[in-house]
Amino acid sequence: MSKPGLFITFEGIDGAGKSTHIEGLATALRAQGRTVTLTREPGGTPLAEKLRALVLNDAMDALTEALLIFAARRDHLQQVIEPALARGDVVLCDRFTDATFAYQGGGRGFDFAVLSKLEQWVQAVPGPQPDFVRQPDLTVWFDLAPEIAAQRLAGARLPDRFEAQPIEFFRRVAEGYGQRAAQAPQRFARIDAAQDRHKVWQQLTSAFVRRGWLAIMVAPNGGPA
Ligand SMILES: Nc1ncnc2c1ncn2[C@@H]1O[C@H](COP(=O)(O)OP(=O)(O)OP(=O)(O)O)[C@@H](O)[C@H]1O
Ligand SMILES: Cc1cn([C@H]2C[C@H](O)[C@@H](COP(=O)(O)O)O2)c(=O)[nH]c1=O
Repeated sequence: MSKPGLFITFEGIDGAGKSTHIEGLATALRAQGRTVTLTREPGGTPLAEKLRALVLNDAMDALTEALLIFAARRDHLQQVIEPALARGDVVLCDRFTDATFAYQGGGRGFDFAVLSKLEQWVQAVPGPQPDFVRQPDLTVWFDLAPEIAAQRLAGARLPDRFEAQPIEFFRRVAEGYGQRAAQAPQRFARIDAAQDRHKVWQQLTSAFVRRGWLAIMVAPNGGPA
């Protein structure tokens, strides 16, 4: 019998180190027989990628930003995430709705109640119960002090609308992630992202081994750690 799909999201402030490990994790899961769909938000479909370019680069108010992000999310869920989960894939998604609560809610100060309403509408999909709202099975939270993230990103690339924000913005975003994690502690695996890459990788794979989703500790190339 094929395994059920798994929806895993990766969160953290810009520069926390998510992208450094997601590909390696996909390789490790594939080496153990899983089919992996690797995707990201905002984005993941042709339409959502167009919305991503607008959100990351064009000036807009906080409501417009939140609506575009949720519109992109709806298309992404319908076109990519739900079909992949129905096939039994492991979906590894670089950011999802926790980012909206952290960035738009915490960072921009946008109304959390409106975000919650949008979350309920947008993530309502056919499921085991009539009022099913899709949520990740696991959210890996790369927790890193904004000062360290800023040092890691300094001069690395041309900053987008979010990366160009002052450090206070990222303090609020980090706090937003902390609040979301406190509200659903069983869904979150917190990673101390200030450690070196190898130790971060070990924390990440341990979270999967603990849940029985990886059989052994593996190195980023899929071999033994
Ligand atoms: N544990 C680590 N120690 C030191 N530097 C790191 C570590 N992990 C990643 N880096 C470096 O920090 C920078 C940001 O990492 P990465 O791109 O993986 O972050 P990210 O969370 O994906 O950021 P964003 O969400 O903004 O794309 C990169 O230059 C990367 O090489
Ligand atoms: C999903 C989501 C993302 N954002 C912000 C966070 C980042 O600054 C960018 C995406 O860039 P990345 O390099 O791919 O991480 O978008 C947001 O503000 N709200 C969201 O819901």
